[in-house]
Amino acid sequence: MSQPRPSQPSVRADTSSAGPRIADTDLAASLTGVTKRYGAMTALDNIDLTLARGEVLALLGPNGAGKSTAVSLLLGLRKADSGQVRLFGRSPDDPAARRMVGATPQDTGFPETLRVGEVIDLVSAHYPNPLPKAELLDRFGLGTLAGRQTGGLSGGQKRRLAVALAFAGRPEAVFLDEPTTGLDVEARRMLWAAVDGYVAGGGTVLLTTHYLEEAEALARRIAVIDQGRVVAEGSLADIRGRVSLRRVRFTAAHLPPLDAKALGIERVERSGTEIVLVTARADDTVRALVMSGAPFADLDVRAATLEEALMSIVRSGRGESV
Ligand SMILES: Nc1ncnc2c1ncn2[C@@H]1O[C@H](COP(=O)(O)OP(=O)(O)OP(=O)(O)O)[C@@H](O)[C@H]1O
Repeated sequence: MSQPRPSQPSVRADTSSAGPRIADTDLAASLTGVTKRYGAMTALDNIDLTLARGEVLALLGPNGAGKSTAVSLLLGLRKADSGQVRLFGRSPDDPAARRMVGATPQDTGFPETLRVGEVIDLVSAHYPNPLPKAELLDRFGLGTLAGRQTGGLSGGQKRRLAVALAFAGRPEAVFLDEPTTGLDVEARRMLWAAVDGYVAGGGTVLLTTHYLEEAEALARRIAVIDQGRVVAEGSLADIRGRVSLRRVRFTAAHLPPLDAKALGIERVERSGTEIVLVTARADDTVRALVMSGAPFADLDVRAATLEEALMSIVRSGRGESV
């Protein structure tokens, strides 16, 4: 796929705050102090979020956190109640800014009688320099479906078409809202490869997903959103490092009696003789295990999974015990 020019985000010192910040001209999109309400429900609560050119940012968080609302504001589909929304330095209402972005919404509906190739023609006609249809079909594994009416496609096939269309106009950035929901493993991996190729060519990606494996495969940076606020932000390693949870794994015929509460043990996973203790106090847990005198083997202590880290971050952000 021919791509937009790679651009290196330049970071310059900002004397007004503690750390460096990315120059505004290097931002693909930003929300600054944005609040969005639906009636009495506050979907975004004074949120700040930036997407630098050339980066892949994943928005993660539980259902109803505000991820899709953030994307829809950036696409100009909804209006913020307060704060500033910018797309390539302009208002998302500006068609010139919107033309720089390709998007796949969560819900997709195509005219049922149109063929896949015709839908691609329709969308491509909107852009001055679209990708050749054959290339788009090939990238997203849609070649054999080009002549099929969209009404007869499976859910996963429709999803692949919806994602492909985001790339039709050679966008500077794509916003993918849960792009692989309902896709099988092979289709998901094909889509990841297509996104990787786009990023390698300098493309920018904003992604929402509930598949943490997808965030791990694609994203360079993660923003965890809960209840309309960013509760954690950083690289995958940063996010994992935010929590002290560890996975203490060993094999034993029986789990020795341990004081779970005192040892910060959040969860016990068992599979045959393999036991995993997910704990906030790994050293104390290992010590207690040894002191118990019970036989065990194959001890292994690892960092928490991304999922465990996220759950822990969300719970502590809500003031719940971790
Ligand atoms: N059109 C709407 N009218 C009223 N409330 C809405 C509307 N759209 C979203 N909401 C509410 O705003 C909050 C944020 O929703 P949003 O869809 O942005 O969350 P999300 O993080 O994308 O969730 P999910 O992971 O389930 O897709 C939720 O409480 C949701 O019920």
